[in-house]
Amino acid sequence: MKKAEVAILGASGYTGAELVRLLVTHPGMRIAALSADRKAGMSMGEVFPHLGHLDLPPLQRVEDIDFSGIELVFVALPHGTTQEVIAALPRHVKIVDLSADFRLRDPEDYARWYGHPHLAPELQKEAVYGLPEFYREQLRACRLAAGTGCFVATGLLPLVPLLEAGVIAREDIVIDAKTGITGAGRGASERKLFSEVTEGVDAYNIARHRHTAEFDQELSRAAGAPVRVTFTPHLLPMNRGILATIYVKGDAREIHRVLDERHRPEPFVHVLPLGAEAPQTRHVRGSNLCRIGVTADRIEGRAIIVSVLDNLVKGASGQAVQAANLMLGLPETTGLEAAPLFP
Ligand SMILES: NC(=O)C1=CN([C@@H]2O[C@H](COP(=O)(O)OP(=O)(O)OC[C@H]3O[C@@H](n4cnc5c(N)ncnc54)[C@H](OP(=O)(O)O)[C@@H]3O)[C@@H](O)[C@H]2O)C=CC1
Ligand SMILES: CC(=O)N[C@@H](CCC(=O)OP(=O)(O)O)C(=O)O
Repeated sequence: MKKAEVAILGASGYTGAELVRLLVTHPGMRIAALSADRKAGMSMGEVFPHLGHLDLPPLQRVEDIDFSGIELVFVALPHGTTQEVIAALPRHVKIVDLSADFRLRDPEDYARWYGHPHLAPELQKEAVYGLPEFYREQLRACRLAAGTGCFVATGLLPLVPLLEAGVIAREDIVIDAKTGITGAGRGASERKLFSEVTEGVDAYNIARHRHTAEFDQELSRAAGAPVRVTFTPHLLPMNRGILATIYVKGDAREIHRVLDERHRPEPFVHVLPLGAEAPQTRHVRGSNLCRIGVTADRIEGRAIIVSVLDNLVKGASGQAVQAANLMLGLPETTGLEAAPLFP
């Protein structure tokens, strides 16, 4: 198989390193360039010793990369800085963006949730929302894919089919989500100190987390009518993983039937038997899988859904490789079939 030449911008970050891990054995893509900011000039092995045995290009500044032979670029940069970088890329390159910059279709929504006007509104119009399970055909044909937020992927995989089928109420959807610390990236901050994360749990950005806008956008589209969710993220002392406990109004049997039918052909979504023991973050660690469990609540007419994924894989870099496979005309599962790492 002739390999497509790809670049990873932001390779010295967590999702960048995860992209490298997934792509070094990918039979259809070859890493031709890597970028960093503060760490430009270093080798990947100096930044990430666990990748030090690999033959990888040096970390360069974005502006020093020669994009002429590059077919696809993964952009793993902080949101806000990404849109100008992407706007400056040559038109021949396809782009999979992992940041939040191109996810919200309405520029006013973007300005409201991100606090400044979008700097590349024309490009935003051509972006396709990057979750392959719901945008597969559009991704095959697009130039720019906007990867889903990690919490949002965890919630959309169960909720979109249910709203499309009309088996849950549009009102009163509550998404209570727990995340590991790698979700916040590798940059240093007080919030991420061991002493401030270990031996505790905290709820943050209550009723104002920016992923709420993404949930509302995609769930309203699925329902064909406005949906507004309650979403509360929590930070737990673990490295990887997201677990969302989702409370909905609807019949658990119907909910399970719809999810089982809809996701049965999906290679990366695994719906457990109704009422089975709930999936755990350690059942998906290091894999591109999302596992979903459904249980009837003791209160009639309510159901509890538990959805788990690895934020760095299905929540970011694995999802990005899945989208890139589609954009490059490769089998969608290429390079993504590794089983989870347990325990
Ligand atoms: N972590 C996760 O679980 C998820 C992350 N995402 C999104 O993916 C993107 C990357 O996340 P993550 O890997 O965690 O972030 P990190 O903070 O770990 O890495 C950020 C990367 O961007 C580089 N960088 C920072 N500022 C600039 C700049 N001004 N110009 C050029 N390069 C810059 C850094 O270089 P250097 O280190 O050399 O300074 C580093 O390589 C973010 O937008 C994030 O929101 C999406 C889903 C999940
Ligand atoms: C622990 C932690 O801080 N998590 C991040 C998740 C960010 C993420 O991955 O989503 P984006 O791609 O939209 O940045 C947060 O809550 O903002």
